[in-house]
Amino acid sequence: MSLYKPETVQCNGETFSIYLTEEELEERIAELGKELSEKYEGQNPIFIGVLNGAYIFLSDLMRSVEIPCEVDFLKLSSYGDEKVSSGEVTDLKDIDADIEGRNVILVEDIVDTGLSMNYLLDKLEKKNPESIATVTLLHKTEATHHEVQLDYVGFKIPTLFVLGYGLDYAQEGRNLAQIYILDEEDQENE
Ligand SMILES: O=P(O)(O)OC[C@H]1O[C@H](OP(=O)(O)OP(=O)(O)O)[C@H](O)[C@@H]1O
Ligand SMILES: Nc1nc2[nH]cnc2c(=O)[nH]1
Repeated sequence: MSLYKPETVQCNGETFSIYLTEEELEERIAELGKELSEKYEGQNPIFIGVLNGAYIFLSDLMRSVEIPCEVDFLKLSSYGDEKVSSGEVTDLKDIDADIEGRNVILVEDIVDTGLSMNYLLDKLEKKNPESIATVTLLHKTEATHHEVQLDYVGFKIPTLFVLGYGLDYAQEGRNLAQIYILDEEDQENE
């Protein structure tokens, strides 16, 4: 059970309000876990989580999957401490597993511009997996301008900055139990 779920959050002087509750997250993640369990029965898929943001989602998603599976992580960064993408992806850690011939499930917390997911798919395809499916908890549909393959999407969300459940603002807020959204007024005033 998670305890850190205030009504509003102040982070770096800006106000965020609840957007997705713990219950809504749990319910949708259970549905995704069920879909993946059915699709990957007998295939021992490997989940690849994208650090840092996806670590909480990946942990809950994997525990809602009821088939044998494995996990590995890679790490990249493109936002730094900002709310907008730098437009460049920095590779910080590669996976250790050999994924040649494996069924890969790539797990992101959020697809915004699509730059990171586009980059990741390119990078992992070069390692000759049998298949790659993508899962993202959140998709900012109207902000995505890079071509991306999205197979499983938790929630489609508007083009507003979000926080919590693994997602940070200048490294803060990852331990919030729910997803919070920047008040639209604050976003418009920037
Ligand atoms: O679709 P995009 O515009 O590329 O944005 C999505 C990326 O942004 C976040 O990573 P970030 O660079 O903030 O690193 P973090 O996960 O360590 O917070 C998130 O985890 C995705 O990887
Ligand atoms: N925390 C956070 N990270 C992001 N990376 C890309 N979009 C977002 C967002 O809205 N919030």
